[in-house]
Amino acid sequence: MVKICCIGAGYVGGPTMAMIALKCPDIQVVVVDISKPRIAAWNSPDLPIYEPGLDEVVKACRDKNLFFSTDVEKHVAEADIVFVSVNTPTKTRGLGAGKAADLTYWESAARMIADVSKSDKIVVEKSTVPVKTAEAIEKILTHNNDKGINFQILSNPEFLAEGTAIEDLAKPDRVLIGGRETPGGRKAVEALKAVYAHWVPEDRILTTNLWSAELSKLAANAFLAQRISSINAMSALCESTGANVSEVAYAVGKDSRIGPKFLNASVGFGGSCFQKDILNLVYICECNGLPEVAHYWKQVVQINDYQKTRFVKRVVSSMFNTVSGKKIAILGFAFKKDTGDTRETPAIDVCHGLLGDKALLSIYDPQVTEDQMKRDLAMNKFDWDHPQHLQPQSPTAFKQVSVVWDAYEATKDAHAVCIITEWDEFKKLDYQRIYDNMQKPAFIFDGRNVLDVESLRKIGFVVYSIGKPLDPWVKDLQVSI
Ligand SMILES: NC(=O)c1ccc[n+]([C@@H]2O[C@H](COP(=O)([O-])OP(=O)(O)OC[C@H]3O[C@@H](n4cnc5c(N)ncnc54)[C@H](O)[C@@H]3O)[C@@H](O)[C@H]2O)c1
Ligand SMILES: O=c1ccn([C@@H]2O[C@H](COP(=O)(O)OP(=O)(O)O[C@H]3O[C@H](CO)[C@@H](O)[C@H](O)[C@H]3O)[C@@H](O)[C@H]2O)c(=O)[nH]1
Repeated sequence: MVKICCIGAGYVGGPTMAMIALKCPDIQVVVVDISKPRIAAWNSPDLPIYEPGLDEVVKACRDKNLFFSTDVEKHVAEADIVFVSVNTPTKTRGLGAGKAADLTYWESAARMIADVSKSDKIVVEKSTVPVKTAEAIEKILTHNNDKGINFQILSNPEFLAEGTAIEDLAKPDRVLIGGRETPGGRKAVEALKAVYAHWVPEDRILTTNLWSAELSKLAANAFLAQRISSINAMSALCESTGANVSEVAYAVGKDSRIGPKFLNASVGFGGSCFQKDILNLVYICECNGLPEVAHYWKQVVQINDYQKTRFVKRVVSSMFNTVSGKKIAILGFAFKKDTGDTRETPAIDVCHGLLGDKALLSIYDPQVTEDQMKRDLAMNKFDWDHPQHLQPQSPTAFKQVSVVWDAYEATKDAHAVCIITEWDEFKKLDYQRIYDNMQKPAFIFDGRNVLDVESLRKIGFVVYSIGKPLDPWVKDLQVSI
């Protein structure tokens, strides 16, 4: 029986390994992590992450051919294939701070693999890493290896999106495997290909050299985020000209060379990957003496920051240029629907902006806990993935924030409602009831374009929807944005 061990039981390691175990009953899969609470949760009925369909997959194979353990070294030593799926956050200090990837976790995993290995291993980069990381990892593995062990490094980046992880893993657009162009490298590529071939059609398993695989992951995220920043940039122009961004996106996306996906204007993209990976790409370009290329990609992040700021300014300027002491309901805190993940969620920046203007926030999200929200609001940028840098919570800011477990409670007596996450349940709320219980004029700022603007205006709301023709009220009060 082939033995796989995955280091890192997070959003990628957990679901990815569960899918391998489900589709490959002849393979034993052990997911290991240094975090005891995380492993305990994977072994409990309440999994540590919310992902539609994940429970069923885990329950079908847990304790059969899928195991979760904190005994990291034992399982790494026994494995034939070791996936490394640890976090690779943005550096907060030192050279490249605010841009470069922090490879501390990766390097310590690589050193541990070298220390405990007694047999040949294929080591697979599952984490998103800077191009050329495999070269550094190879050096760490070989220079710490006096036992004559043969390590083959492969790059096998993951393309799943949160909220649809199980679907993405079951039917991937492609699986990408990069390896050394040597007999040993090719053999390792074939071994990993054989794992995926249990369920992925052969023409969807792409093999490339190591550097192409590593760079393709950063490139794919940069292209995806670029589409969102492009449509968000257009949304600002739509608001100034009377065009409707949904109509523009539809018309543009009908061109088969462009395609309709990923053209939803929003308050901004969030999530643990896009910003981190683009900043990393920018840093790599700078290090390779390509400032123009770096500048080009940096704009994708800058437009995203602009979009979040623009949203806050729209809220404040519409509400007579002051939100001080006004209750504002924040509906949704997760970075997208169908996940409880809040990493880099635009909700953090929007809340900070409104709190800075002394608003009183009442936040509701169906999947995010109060503790998580308060931790997020207390943190410095980029610190979320560096537990050692977490700041103590600021009690002043929290006097302005309450977290509730119901959208109606959040909106009661509020002056305004901001939709920050596109949860389906927000489309089905009784907006007449919400309006009746709000202060007047009652404002709605739809940061996800999920609500029917006309019916809300009929009820009496003043409505702002990203990139849509402005409510005359909002237009009249407009200050420079
Ligand atoms: N989240 C996504 O949707 C997604 C998708 C594709 C790729 N990625 C990439 O995959 C990687 C992992 O992302 P994630 O979201 O799963 O991160 P995560 O923070 O959820 O999980 C990483 C886990 O690694 C563990 N870990 C760190 N160092 C360790 C060590 N030395 N030994 C054992 N365990 C260790 C941590 O405790 C943590 O549980 C990142 O590089 C990310 O960019 C993420
Ligand atoms: O048209 C769109 C599409 C997405 N978003 C936002 O963009 C962010 C990211 O969404 P999405 O890409 O669906 O989720 P992620 O889980 O961040 O997945 C991205 O990042 C992963 C980590 O690298 C990759 O594996 C995936 O392929 C890539 O889609 C979210 O805030 C979305 O709300 C928009 O604003 N408009």
